[in-house]
Amino acid sequence: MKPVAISCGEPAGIGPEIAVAAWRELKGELPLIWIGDPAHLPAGTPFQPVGKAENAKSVCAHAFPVMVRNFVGPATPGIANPAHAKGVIDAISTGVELVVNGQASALCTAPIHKAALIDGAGFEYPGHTEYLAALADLDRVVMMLACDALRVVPATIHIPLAEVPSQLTPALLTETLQITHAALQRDFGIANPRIAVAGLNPHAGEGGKMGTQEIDIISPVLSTLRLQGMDIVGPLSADTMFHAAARANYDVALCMYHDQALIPIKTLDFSGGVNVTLGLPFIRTSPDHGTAFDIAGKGEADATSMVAAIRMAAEMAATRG
Ligand SMILES: NC(=O)C1=CN([C@@H]2O[C@H](COP(=O)(O)OP(=O)(O)OC[C@H]3O[C@@H](n4cnc5c(N)ncnc54)[C@H](O)[C@@H]3O)[C@@H](O)[C@H]2O)C=CC1
Ligand SMILES: NCC(=O)COP(=O)(O)O
Repeated sequence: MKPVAISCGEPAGIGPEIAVAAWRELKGELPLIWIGDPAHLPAGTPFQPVGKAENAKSVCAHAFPVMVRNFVGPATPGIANPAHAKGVIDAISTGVELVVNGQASALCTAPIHKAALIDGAGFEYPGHTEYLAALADLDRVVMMLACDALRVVPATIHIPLAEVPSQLTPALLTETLQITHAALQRDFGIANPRIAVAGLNPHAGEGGKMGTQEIDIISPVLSTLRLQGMDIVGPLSADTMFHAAARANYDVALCMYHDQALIPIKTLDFSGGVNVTLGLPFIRTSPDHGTAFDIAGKGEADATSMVAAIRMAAEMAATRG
């Protein structure tokens, strides 16, 4: 079994400690390899440098396997060092290389501090999702967050709310739905995915009286895709599509913007949610939370989402064979 590669994420955040906690929980189950600077690991972590990913499996049982990347210095919990930004970005691209070259089965990314990367390295991307799309030379990939109770996809991702209406084009919605549908079939074993689509406006526009994107853009796209055989309902009122009885009617909810999608899932299962990028030629997952600077280094971080993200990555890799 090839290891799951884990990029270190922001060294001043909880990424290093939740990676070590995840290793402790998963070491008897699957191999992993962490890409980062051992100086950023919690004190006393029994790590072992690993030159080649293929050696991670034998190391994993007794030590935390590290593909060493030397940053400029130690990390201070809760305070991002701009000089670390390049190393954080390189750890992600190294993880991608390991997977693409067949040395790792999948990539699981620990959280980055987006502003720190923009300020420290002029990072051009608002998140991993957009960076990974660029590395894969793709114009479109899809962010999906999944827990046992719900899967959600935001059609628009890391953009200001004011820009959402103008970004909601038929092409964006069509391609997002096509990528989501294909991924649920391929990676999640759902032969005929049931998709629910939220409206943008209150009451899904109330027949045009509270906004017209539902009539002008969303409904025509859904009609076209239904004719192509997709099982889609919507546009639905977003405020009434996430209660338990409503969730039983669909496998994934397409939402129009970031918070419309992420508030319900983080409310239902903050510790168990996983972020997965659909449409890439390689597998990438991530915990659903961020760098949590307020608790970094205090031993308070819950690694449940990281564990779930690594497990999902390994399961997807096994499914793909
Ligand atoms: N995949 C990624 O790289 C992600 C990165 N971020 C970035 O993280 C930074 C901080 O974002 P915030 O909005 O503050 O969200 P956050 O998820 O870092 O923190 C929100 C709250 O949840 C708590 N929390 C988060 N993870 C936790 C865990 N594992 N155990 C216990 N408590 C936990 C934090 O202590 C904080 O009180 C931002 O720069 C954001 O862009 C946010 C989400 C995902
Ligand atoms: N709120 C989700 C998030 O920010 C994750 O972004 P990404 O780094 O996975 O693109």
